[in-house]
Amino acid sequence: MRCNWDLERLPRWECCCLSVLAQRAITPVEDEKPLIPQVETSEAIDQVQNTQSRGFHKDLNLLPKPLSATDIFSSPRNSAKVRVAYQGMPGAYGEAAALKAYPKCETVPCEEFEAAFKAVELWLVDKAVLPIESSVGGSIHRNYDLLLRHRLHIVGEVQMIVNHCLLGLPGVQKEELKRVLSHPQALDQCDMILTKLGVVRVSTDDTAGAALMVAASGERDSGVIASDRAAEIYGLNILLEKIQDDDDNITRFLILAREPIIPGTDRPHKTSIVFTLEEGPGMLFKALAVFASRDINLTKIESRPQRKRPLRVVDDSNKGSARYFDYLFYIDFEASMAEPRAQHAMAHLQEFASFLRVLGCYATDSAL
Ligand SMILES: O=C(O)C(=O)Cc1ccccc1
Repeated sequence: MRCNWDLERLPRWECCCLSVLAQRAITPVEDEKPLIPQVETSEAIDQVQNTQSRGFHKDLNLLPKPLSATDIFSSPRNSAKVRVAYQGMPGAYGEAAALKAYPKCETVPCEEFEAAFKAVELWLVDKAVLPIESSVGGSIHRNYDLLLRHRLHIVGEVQMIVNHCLLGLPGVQKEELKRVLSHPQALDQCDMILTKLGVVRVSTDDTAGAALMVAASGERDSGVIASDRAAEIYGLNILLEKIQDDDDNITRFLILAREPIIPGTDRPHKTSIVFTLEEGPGMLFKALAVFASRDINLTKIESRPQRKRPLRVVDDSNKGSARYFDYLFYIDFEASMAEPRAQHAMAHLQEFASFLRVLGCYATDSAL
């Protein structure tokens, strides 16, 4: 029996209205050349520059400009390369994940995750990469919500060992640092070294963006946690390497596309689904049993409150009604949708799930 992939019974959730989106002068990072300090930067950076010594070591203007959800797009497609959007500036870990999945791809930086999703939806790029969980910090909840709000398909996963470096301007010693800038996840993952250094932690949108800020400001008492590639791009020195608390610091990224891939059985596959359950005793137990009874291993289960219908009245007797949150359950299981056991499991789950969507079926990746 073939399983119907369009399993939803709930109305589509409204997507945010995309009025505007743009791509500005996107240049592959590989083409960058170091250059003479002659830079026009954003207002904020200009202000810092006026009060600080100039600290440019590379021409930051040559970097691709991130897509923003509030820009207008107009750019012809002139490349046969796969174009992959990621959140952050060149040198961010999302870019490394894109290059692991598609080594010859053209990477396209985006200001926000939302912009990366919209870039795929509007055919500005072919794919987007999205961090979904880390071995240290757990699930990235906002990105689970984005997966549901948008109609993209998961076509791959990338597991990456993230080795954080402490960066500073050339000539700066780590003892001189008063503050360290980075993405909140990177700051959390390097808690021990930051505590030891006694520095103030400053959150930024992404790790490479932090490197750009310090390079642009020339602030000698500011350090950055970012990749070695960010150090190279922004002309910063690596003061310390592998500074994460946990050696096995793995982040899992998802690759998203407009169309699903045709699942194979030639190599190990995973399938990601999201569903809601009717109220009743043991419903989650029943849902999990559809996998257990077919010997299908689960690799992830995550629950998120359903924001459009957060409360449910389960008892409207005179005594007052009990109210509970409605939950969405996200599950990843180790089977391909090309396998009958996975199709049967979905058909079975559909019998008592009030909503079920297959987010994607894709080849399993390892961090090595
Ligand atoms: O900021 C980045 O570079 C990201 O891609 C997000 C992130 C931050 C820390 C670990 C993994 C991913």
